[in-house]
Amino acid sequence: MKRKLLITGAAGTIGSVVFKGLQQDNRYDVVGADIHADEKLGIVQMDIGDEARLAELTQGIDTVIHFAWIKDDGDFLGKVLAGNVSGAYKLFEAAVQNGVRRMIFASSNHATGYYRTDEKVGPHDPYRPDSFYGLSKCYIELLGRLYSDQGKISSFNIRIGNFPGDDRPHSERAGHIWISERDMLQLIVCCIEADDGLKYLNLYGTSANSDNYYNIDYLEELIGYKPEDDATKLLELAKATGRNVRQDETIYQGGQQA
Ligand SMILES: NC(=O)C1=CN([C@@H]2O[C@H](COP(=O)(O)OP(=O)(O)OC[C@H]3O[C@@H](n4cnc5c(N)ncnc54)[C@H](O)[C@@H]3O)[C@@H](O)[C@H]2O)C=CC1
Ligand SMILES: O=C(O)[C@H]1OC(=O)[C@H](O)[C@@H](O)[C@@H]1O
Repeated sequence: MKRKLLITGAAGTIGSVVFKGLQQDNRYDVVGADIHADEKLGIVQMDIGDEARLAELTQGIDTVIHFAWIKDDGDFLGKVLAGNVSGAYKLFEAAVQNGVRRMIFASSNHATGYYRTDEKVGPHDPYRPDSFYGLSKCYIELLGRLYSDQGKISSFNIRIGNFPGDDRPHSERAGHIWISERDMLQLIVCCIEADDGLKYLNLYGTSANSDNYYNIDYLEELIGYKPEDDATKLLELAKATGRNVRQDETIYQGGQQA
C-alpha cells in the first residue's frame, strides 16, 4: 500500500520542490496544503492555525512533512509564538490524534547559529539559537522530542542549511550550508523511509559540501542519505566563470557578526 503524505507549506520555496518530487514517486500518495491554495498544482487550502482543518487533513496520513512558516522574526509574540509555534503544536496534536507515524519538521541551521564558523557541529551539540527564529525552531524540535518520548509519534527535525530557490549557492556562507534540490528530495525520502524504530532524530540538511559546518557523514549508514552535490565546488566554478559570489564570511555560522 502507498504511504500517504501531507506536506504543509507546499506552495513555498522548498515545499513546492518536495511536493512535485514526491508526487512523481509512485510509492506515495501526496496531499500538498498551504495557506495559498493552488488549484492548478493541486495544493489545497489550509491555515496552520485552524485545528479543525488540521484534524481533517491528517486523517489517514502516514508522514507529515512540515514546511509551513510565517517568515517574520520581528513579531515574537504574534507571528513567531502565536503563529509558528502554536501552529506546530496544533499540527502535532492533530497528527497524534489521527495516528500519524512520523512528523518531519523543517528546522533550521539557526537553531545552532551561534557556533563559530571554525567549529564543526553535530546533532548532539547543545542548542545555540542566533535569533527568535532559531529559538522557535529549537522549541518546536523539543515539542517533537516530547511527543516522541511519550511514544506518540516518530519525530525528525531537519536543520536545513540554505535552499535559495534557484538550485545554486550564491555566497561564501552558502558554501558551508547549502543543499541542492535533488539532495533535499533524497533526504526527505530517506527520512520518510527510515526504520520505524527511529523515534527521534535531529539532523543537519545540507549537500556534501567540502567545507560543511556540520557533521552529516553518519547519515549514510543511519538512513541511507548520500548527497550528490557540493556547494564548494559549484562556487569555485561560478567564480571561474565570472559569476558574482557574495563575500559574506562571518564569525558565526548563522551569519551573525557579533
Ligand atoms: N529556504 C531555506 O533556506 C530554509 C528554510 N527553512 C525552513 O523550511 C521551511 C520552508 O522554507 P521556505 O520554503 O524557504 O519558506 P517559504 O516562505 O517559501 O514557504 C513557506 C510556505 O508556508 C506557507 N504558509 C505561511 N503561513 C502559513 C499558514 N498560516 N498556514 C499554512 N501555510 C502557511 C506560505 O504560504 C509558504 O508557501 C520553513 O519552515 C523555513 O523556516 C529552514 C532553513 C533554511
Ligand atoms: O541561513 C540561511 O541561509 C537560511 O536559513 C533559514 O532558516 C531561512 O529560512 C532562510 O530564508 C535562510 O536563507
